[in-house]
Amino acid sequence: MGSPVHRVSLGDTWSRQVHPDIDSERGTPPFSVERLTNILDGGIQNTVLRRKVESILQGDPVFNLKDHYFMTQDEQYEAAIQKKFHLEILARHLGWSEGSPERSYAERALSGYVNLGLHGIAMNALRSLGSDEQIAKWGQLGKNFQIIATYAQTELGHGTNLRGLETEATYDAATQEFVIHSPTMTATKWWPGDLGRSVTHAIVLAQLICSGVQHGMHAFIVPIRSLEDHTPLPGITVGDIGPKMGLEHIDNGFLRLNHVRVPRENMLSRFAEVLPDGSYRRLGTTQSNYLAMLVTRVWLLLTGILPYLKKSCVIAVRYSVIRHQSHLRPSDPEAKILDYQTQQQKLLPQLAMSYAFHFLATKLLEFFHSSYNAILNRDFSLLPELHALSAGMKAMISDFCTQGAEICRRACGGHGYSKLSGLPTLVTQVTASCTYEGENTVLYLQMARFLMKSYLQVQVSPGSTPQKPLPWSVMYLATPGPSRCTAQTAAHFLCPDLYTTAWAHVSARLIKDAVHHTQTLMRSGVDQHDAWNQTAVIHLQAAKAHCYYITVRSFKEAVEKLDNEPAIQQVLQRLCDLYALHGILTNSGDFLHDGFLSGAQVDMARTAFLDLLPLIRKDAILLTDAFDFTDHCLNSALGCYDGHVYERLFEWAKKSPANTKENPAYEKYIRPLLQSWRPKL
Ligand SMILES: CCCCCCCCCC(=O)SCCNC(=O)CCNC(=O)[C@H](O)C(C)(C)COP(=O)(O)OP(=O)(O)OC[C@H]1O[C@@H](n2cnc3c(N)ncnc32)[C@H](O)[C@@H]1OP(=O)(O)O
Ligand SMILES: Cc1cc2nc3c(=O)[nH]c(=O)nc-3n(C[C@H](O)[C@H](O)[C@H](O)COP(=O)(O)OP(=O)(O)OC[C@H]3O[C@@H](n4cnc5c(N)ncnc54)[C@H](O)[C@@H]3O)c2cc1C
Repeated sequence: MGSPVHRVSLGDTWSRQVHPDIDSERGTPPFSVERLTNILDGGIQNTVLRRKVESILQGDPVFNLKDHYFMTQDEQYEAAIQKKFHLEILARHLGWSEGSPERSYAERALSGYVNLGLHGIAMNALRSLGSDEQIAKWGQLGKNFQIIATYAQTELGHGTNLRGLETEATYDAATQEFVIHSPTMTATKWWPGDLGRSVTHAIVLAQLICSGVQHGMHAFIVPIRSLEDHTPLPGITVGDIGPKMGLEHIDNGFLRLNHVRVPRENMLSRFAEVLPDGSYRRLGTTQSNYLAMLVTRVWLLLTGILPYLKKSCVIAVRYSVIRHQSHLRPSDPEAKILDYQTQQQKLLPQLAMSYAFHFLATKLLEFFHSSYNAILNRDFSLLPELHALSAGMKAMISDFCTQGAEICRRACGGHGYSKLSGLPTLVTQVTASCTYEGENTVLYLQMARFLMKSYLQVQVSPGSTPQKPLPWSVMYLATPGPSRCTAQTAAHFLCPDLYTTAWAHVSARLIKDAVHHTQTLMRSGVDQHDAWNQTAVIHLQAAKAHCYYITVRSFKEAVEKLDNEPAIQQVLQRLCDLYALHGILTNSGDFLHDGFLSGAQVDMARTAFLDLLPLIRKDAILLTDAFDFTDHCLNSALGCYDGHVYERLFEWAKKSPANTKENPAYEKYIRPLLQSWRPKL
């Protein structure tokens, strides 16, 4: 167990004692929660370091989050900037270097409460797309916050279709400058984070034009605000895009450029360069300048998307053992709502998914680290698979995390609708991730395109090994499994090989179906692009099944590696089973379609699923504790470690400005209205 001081951090009077309803859930743990935390952290030393960082932040009044939910948008923005810069100063003082684990732990603890996150994304873009000299120069300026940058790609008229971006960068050989220009209203950059009021520079993605020839999207470093007084520089129109669904602390902005000149050296030139005379040299592929997006997609999974689901699970599960409502049997006391099967069916698959995605994202990150340097050195052999996986996994993880966070919110009944629960903020924040860094449908279709190509590669040499080896993630397409599931009892569905094979079968069948539909249309004379569009829904379904299969497989493999931790292995095995079976049951039509599963087998899978619920339920609090989020970081009246939900909710509500300030509407409207009736009463 972590130290109670670390967990019970809010310092409220009642927090010194843990509520008996949650305390009893932690009574005799069948596995070491602490050890599971270490595994999730990637080692005990990481847990120790993370907690040290969190303790430092919790002790600092600038990082206090208590009034957050009562702040206006403007106040949230200012508080987020204050925290960001305070963190920066603290990090320098403590020697937490850029990219150090301490920095990422600090970001984890303060996620959702600091802004200028796009500065990090812009710096990653610089490191991916810049030459060594450019990285040395601009990286140093960025590191010291001598400049503050954003990544400005999306325009009012185009976000997905990058070839449709209208911002122009026209090379002027006479002055050796690029003229960056927004030729139309729809060319206005729209959405970049921190652009509205904060940044001094933008990495602007624009169509490069040299000697009248267009060369596609390239990245340019463009100063936009004065480093003296922060006013927009000549030719720049910049501002905030207005209120959004959430993320109030971030100033997403617009940017219009009117023939703004930047030196030739400001084009990021790892993969392409423009020589002084205006001749263009491509050093990579046409998609090389998309690398910055790929990097961000992978990075976001573990740090920017999954934590929203994990936190939602912690809050909803903890609340569900404190909340009593109605009776399981008339003579019993009121039941904890987590004891209702339907509540378990809502929350436990979300918990299982949090673990599944944790291991998946970790594996993807490992793959990314092992291929990124090769890509930077212009070996693009692993890029298609990395692109497909990062696109598909980003789409799946953000989709499911968004659905899951909302399920958790609704599972908390009325209190889940209160911002003080923390859940509405988590839901609106994670919802944004379905759109930013690539709209999810579009990203799934990128995965589908890769699957179609891989499938066709197998078909070239059916039965034999393909001439070009298949990438690891699609290797299963070359080795068809059984056409019928062999399960004869519910218990058989608790066999990881059985359900992994089932998922492989469904995924492979859907991919095959999608390709055959496309090919049939093409054979009937439909043009290739129309055929793709007319089968896109089927391809989308195939891509989703493939992503699910990969997740099941990576979870299974992660659990297998825990042989020396039998107790933890057992509890994670149950989560893995639940994740796989939940997917089978919610997509049962796909498994029944070709008779791979019979109706009777679906019933068996359902029995296995339902039998798992009470087993996981008894460990649910421990499994959420293992994520080791501090109360400070959760900032939830419902989700604190000590379980004192009602006291905290009441205490926090009393602090609302609505209760501490005079009601201006009373004098203006309520009183006159009430008094207008008085003579008649
Ligand atoms: C707390 C808050 C924190 C907030 C942080 C938020 C940060 C948000 C920052 C942003 O949102 S920045 C803006 C992000 N924008 C996007 O992600 C735009 C999405 N669009 C795309 O990624 C591409 O345009 C898209 C892949 C959809 C299509 O591009 P194309 O039309 O040029 O590609 P096409 O589909 O024709 O594919 C051509 C080839 O390129 C390949 N390709 C596409 N993208 C690639 C890529 N990234 N890397 C490698 N290859 C790629 C693709 O697989 C294919 O290979 P094959 O020809 O071999 O089949
Ligand atoms: C909170 C937030 C922060 C952001 N931050 C940044 C940032 O810092 N920098 C930046 O540059 N951008 C940023 N963006 C922009 C974001 O990256 C884009 O909004 C995103 O890439 C989607 O593009 P779009 O808005 O053009 O959507 P569209 O592409 O117009 O999508 C609209 C609909 O059309 C469908 N569609 C589009 N194309 C296709 C297709 N080819 N096939 C099938 N369906 C299609 C989509 O599936 C979707 O249903 C941010 C956005 C948000 C919401």
